Amino acid sequence: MAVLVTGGAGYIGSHTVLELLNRKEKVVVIDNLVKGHREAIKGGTFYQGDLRDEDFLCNVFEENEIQEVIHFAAYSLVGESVEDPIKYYNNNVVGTIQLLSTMKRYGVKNIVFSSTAAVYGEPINIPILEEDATIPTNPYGESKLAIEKALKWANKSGDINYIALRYFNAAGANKDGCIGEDHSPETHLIPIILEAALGKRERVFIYGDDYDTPDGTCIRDYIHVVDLAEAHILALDKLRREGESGIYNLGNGRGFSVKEVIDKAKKVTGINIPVKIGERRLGDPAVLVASSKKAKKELNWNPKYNDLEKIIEDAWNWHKNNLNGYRR
Ligand SMILES: NC(=O)c1ccc[n+]([C@@H]2O[C@H](COP(=O)([O-])OP(=O)(O)OC[C@H]3O[C@@H](n4cnc5c(N)ncnc54)[C@H](O)[C@@H]3O)[C@@H](O)[C@H]2O)c1
Ligand SMILES: O=c1ccn([C@@H]2O[C@H](COP(=O)(O)OP(=O)(O)O[C@H]3O[C@H](CO)[C@@H](O)[C@H](O)[C@H]3O)[C@@H](O)[C@H]2O)c(=O)[nH]1
Repeated sequence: MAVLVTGGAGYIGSHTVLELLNRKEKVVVIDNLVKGHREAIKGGTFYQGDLRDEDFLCNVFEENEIQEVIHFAAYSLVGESVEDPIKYYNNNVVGTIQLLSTMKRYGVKNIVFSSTAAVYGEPINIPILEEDATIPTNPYGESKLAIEKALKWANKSGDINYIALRYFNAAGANKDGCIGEDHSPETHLIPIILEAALGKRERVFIYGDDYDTPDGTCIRDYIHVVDLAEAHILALDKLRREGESGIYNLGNGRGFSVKEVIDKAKKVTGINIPVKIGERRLGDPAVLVASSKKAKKELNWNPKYNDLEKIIEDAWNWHKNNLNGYRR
């Protein structure tokens, strides 16, 4: 019996695959490698292909005894989703529905789904609770919310049991430095800051300093990728044990502004990183900070690496030792 990991060659997926392998789980990975890297998958059986390809997907389910699915494969960039919403609906909604249909066809019920803080939009309360309003400010968040709703109905009909994990901002890298974050082009704040520290970019553009926050820059809740990976294992355990569906926030409950993240990175690297204030980026909410009380209570999740400096240290370790990411 195997766990199918879609998007397992990607950033969070590859860290979760490693945790699964450490637990001696049998792992099957699907990835089209549009964003991911073959080198990031440290074991299991790999199939290169696209979720939207029905024949490909059926073949994977035919050749393996899939027991559960952890579903990461998606596009996930807020700004890009505003510029090209159809691309996002096509991959994130059509791709996931194709996956759910195939699961139903092969009688696979349990799925852990990568949702996002972007489903909330501009929050009314900080920290954000799972039952707070979900009014996304971008198509990316809408596409993930659409799937959460499909999962809710598929659960009511008895077809699917799911745990949707709404992660806040993933960052850091595996402690032993064997895998890390390598997106091309990179758009995420922490790797961009570290690339500037390494001289790979001239400066960091801060996307707006006129938000309604203490220093005017956006506030986010950064969570270590290994803690995220651990939450997937716990979610899988819960689905196996109880088969009960649910939605959980995953964050540290502490927000840092863009300027604060840059200051922390300067401290960790010892390098003076040049910055420039730029325009706001489309679709960005001002503040996203999680309450993860529910995940702590019901999944027994206990994030270990919740200090932002330590998160940046692990990312820095990966970036300075892998100047070209996975491309050697
Ligand atoms: N990175 C974050 O901070 C963050 C926060 C919240 C939610 N998420 C969600 O977590 C998941 C993983 O994010 P990530 O940062 O690891 O992204 P990533 O781009 O590194 O990984 C996604 C992987 O999925 C693959 N993929 C995409 N579409 C596919 C398709 N149709 N068929 C097969 N493979 C496909 C890509 O090649 C890539 O390897 C995404 O669903 C994302 O929306 C990420
Ligand atoms: O060069 C940059 C890059 C980012 N930012 C800002 O830094 C913050 C964080 O941005 P980024 O690292 O791109 O992450 P988010 O846009 O917050 O989105 C991430 O976090 C979301 C959950 O909060 C996930 O859903 C998304 O998939 C994931 O990309 C935002 O305020 C950006 O405006 C800059 O100022 N300059």
